[in-house]
Amino acid sequence: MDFLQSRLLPLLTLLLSSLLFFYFNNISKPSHIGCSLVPYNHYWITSKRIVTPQGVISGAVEVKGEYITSVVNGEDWRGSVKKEQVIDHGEAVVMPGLIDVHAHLDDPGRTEWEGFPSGTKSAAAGGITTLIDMPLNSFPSTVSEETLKLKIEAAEEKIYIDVGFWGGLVPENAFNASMLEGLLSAGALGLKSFMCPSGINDFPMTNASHIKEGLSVLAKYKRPLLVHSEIQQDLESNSGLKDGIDDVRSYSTYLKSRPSSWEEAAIRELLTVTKDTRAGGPAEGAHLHIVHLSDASSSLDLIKGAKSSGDSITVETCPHYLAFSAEEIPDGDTRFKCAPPIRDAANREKLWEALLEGQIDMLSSDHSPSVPELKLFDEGDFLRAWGGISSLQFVLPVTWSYGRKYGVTLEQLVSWWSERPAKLSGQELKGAIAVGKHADIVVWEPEIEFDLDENYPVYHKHPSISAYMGTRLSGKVLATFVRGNLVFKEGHHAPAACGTPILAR
Ligand SMILES: NC(=O)N[C@H]1NC(=O)NC1=O
Ligand SMILES: [Zn+2]
Ligand SMILES: [Zn+2]
Repeated sequence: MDFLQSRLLPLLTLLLSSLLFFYFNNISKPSHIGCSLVPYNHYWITSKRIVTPQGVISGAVEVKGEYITSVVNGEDWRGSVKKEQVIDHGEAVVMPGLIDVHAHLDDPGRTEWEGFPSGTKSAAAGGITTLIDMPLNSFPSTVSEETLKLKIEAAEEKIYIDVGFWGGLVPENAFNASMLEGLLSAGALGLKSFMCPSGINDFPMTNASHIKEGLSVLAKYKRPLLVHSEIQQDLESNSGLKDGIDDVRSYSTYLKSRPSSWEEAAIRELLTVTKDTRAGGPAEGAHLHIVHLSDASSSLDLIKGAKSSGDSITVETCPHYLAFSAEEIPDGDTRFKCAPPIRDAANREKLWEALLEGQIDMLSSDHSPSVPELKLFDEGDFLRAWGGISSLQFVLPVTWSYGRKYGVTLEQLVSWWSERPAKLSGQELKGAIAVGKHADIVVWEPEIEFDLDENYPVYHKHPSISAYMGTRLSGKVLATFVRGNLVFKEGHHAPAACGTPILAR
């Protein structure tokens, strides 16, 4: 008995724990309970259309734990693979998950507008695997280390995909380097500021000197500043707007109230400080990113010029500027109200051209919902309604559906929605189907069409406020994987929210 206790028992325990260790690290290891809809942590995703940096291949992506461990062109992966470890997607497209660098999930503080659970469920259902949340529309705004902590706490166990956070650059912190450094050291991936009123009281606008200060701090951290680039201009007497007597239900009234000269003026002003970001300049290492460009004329020319002078600058536009045109927006339909506004069809054409030619670097949703009441549907008042488009779940099919007539390729989708957004947000492990990257993957069928009607499962908190409802789209998301977890499959989400908050180090 003594012998048993002193020698054999420890040995048996050791043997048993080794066996258990082996078992749980083996292919049969179940994923963390509820995080994934597949019961393995080692499997192969196969398809005839896998979009890799080397082109579209027919083959397999091997996933082990959170990572892609091999990408095989052809049939060579078959060898020792068990049937139950293969998730075959036939001819569906297997692509890196989308990275949305611009969304407002309004959590904490305005969860009645959206919130992390519904926002990230919508994102997962739309093939988005990473989202960077904006610092405003939540309450309080994310402008300090303390308020960033509140964001991170709010996200805990409530996010179905990975979520990073932009901090806010506002007059309160712009000249306070230690406050900005506190925010950046606590993990904000970069900063965001407005050059016009943001519509949110605790997020005031910044001018060029605030932005210059912000860039000098960001240079040290090698992180970007994202800017809402519109500066309010006095409306010229020839603007066509007549004080108070224009029809507030007419979209053209709103469009005239926010002309492209506002964007142009902001960008002109920004370029006086982006010079600092050039090699050898005082803010080398910082980067300026212009969000949601709508004006495809003078503003774009200015950006093109700055890029060729070596300024560290990029620009995004959003699917709504590529899908809609001012001419077709019905009277009183404030679902289409956003800032900067959707412009005419000729401008939309030029935006597509700029995107296809690479002058516009990437796309983002600028998903900016509110409660339906703030859209003032009864009055249909374009001047007073909340400005913001709800689109998170639809950005992939929208880009594809409206881009097909321009011959958009799968590789272009990946560049605009994954590769470049990964670079902007500093996510080296994301944005491509390649060995060593996170297994963040969307599987979708470009050829399947569907009607966005009341029968379609939309996970936004307020589906009715989306301007896409009632349209027919092409491109159905079948499955979404985040770091190896199958988080969405054909109308079902994983039971547990296992996305991680992404903090810059
Ligand atoms: N506060 C806020 O989300 N504003 C956004 N809405 C919009 O249409 N443009 C924006 O910048
Ligand atoms: Zn904006
Ligand atoms: Zn925004």
